[in-house]
Amino acid sequence: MSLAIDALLLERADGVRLLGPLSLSLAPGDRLGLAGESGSGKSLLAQALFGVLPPGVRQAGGSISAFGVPLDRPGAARDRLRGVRIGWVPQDPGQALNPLLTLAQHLALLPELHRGESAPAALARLTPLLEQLRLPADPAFLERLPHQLSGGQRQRLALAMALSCDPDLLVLDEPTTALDPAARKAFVDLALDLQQERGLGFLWITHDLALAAQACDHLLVLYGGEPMEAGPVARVLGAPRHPYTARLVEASRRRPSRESGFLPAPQDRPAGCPFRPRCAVASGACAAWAPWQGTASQGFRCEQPLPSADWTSPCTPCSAPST
Ligand SMILES: Nc1ncnc2c1ncn2[C@@H]1O[C@H](COP(=O)(O)OP(=O)(O)OP(=O)(O)O)[C@@H](O)[C@H]1O
Repeated sequence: MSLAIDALLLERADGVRLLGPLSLSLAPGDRLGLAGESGSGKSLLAQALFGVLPPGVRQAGGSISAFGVPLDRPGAARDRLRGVRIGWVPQDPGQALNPLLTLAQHLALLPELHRGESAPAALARLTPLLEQLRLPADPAFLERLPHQLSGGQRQRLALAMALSCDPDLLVLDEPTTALDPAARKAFVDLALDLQQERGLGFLWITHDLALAAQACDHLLVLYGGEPMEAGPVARVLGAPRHPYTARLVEASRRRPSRESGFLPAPQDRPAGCPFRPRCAVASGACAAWAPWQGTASQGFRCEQPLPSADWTSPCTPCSAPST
């Protein structure tokens, strides 16, 4: 398996659990979505994958590897993979762009570092990609600084950088949050075209179920850092087994619910299922976390699962992708 995350556990420095144990795998061609509301641990997972956890967060267990190379330990082999065989499109392109470097310098950065390519050679090789991404490849445009681009152009530049060394896998961390609906749609369509053309595997982090339904084949739902449910996106959204997934689907359709409240802070999460205080069907048994049923890519974890239902009907989260 190209990317393998096995029982990954992330904690704060004071021992409070933030994510996991979480297992997943990703191969070229796979289109996996990771959904969950704010604070569920999506960005921490992306940061762990690239070995850039923020201060105050540590890996307390498990392992992450890609193409047989550990990604959770520093080393030359890891450095040869990151940005090369695995690209990262961050939520905020400001994280990836240096305000003092021109577009040309940004685009040539990884090819120069990892492929030993000269800047002109890299730019010549990347010109068709820029055209596909609707970024002008003329010298005047390439001499611009990031602040001289629109938000959509900055995000497409971040995608071009992530693809600049022809990766096999891509991690997209809510890449369209800051874009208007038209730019969002254009970005998603482009990313899907490129995925298909290049046979890329991607992990698309989103809180937008409509986008997940459009872009992904499989979906993993996180809540409070815990995997709740996983499986083919049509099954997970069309016939959820975990009440939290069902609530996410209802919320995406803007439907009212008996459930209220917010994800508690990590130190305030209850024992057992973290969704228990908000769950309409929780019972005393939910104070003990049910074992995960199924495989890492297809299963759920719940003491009071919703009945299994026919999921061949199309799932219909709200129609306009927003992330
Ligand atoms: N540096 C840090 N120190 C301590 N806790 C942190 C740190 N960074 C993140 N956390 C906590 O880890 C949890 C998961 O955060 P994360 O940013 O991964 O959430 P997310 O699902 O990506 O949210 P969003 O959708 O808002 O980006 C949150 O409770 C957050 O407060």
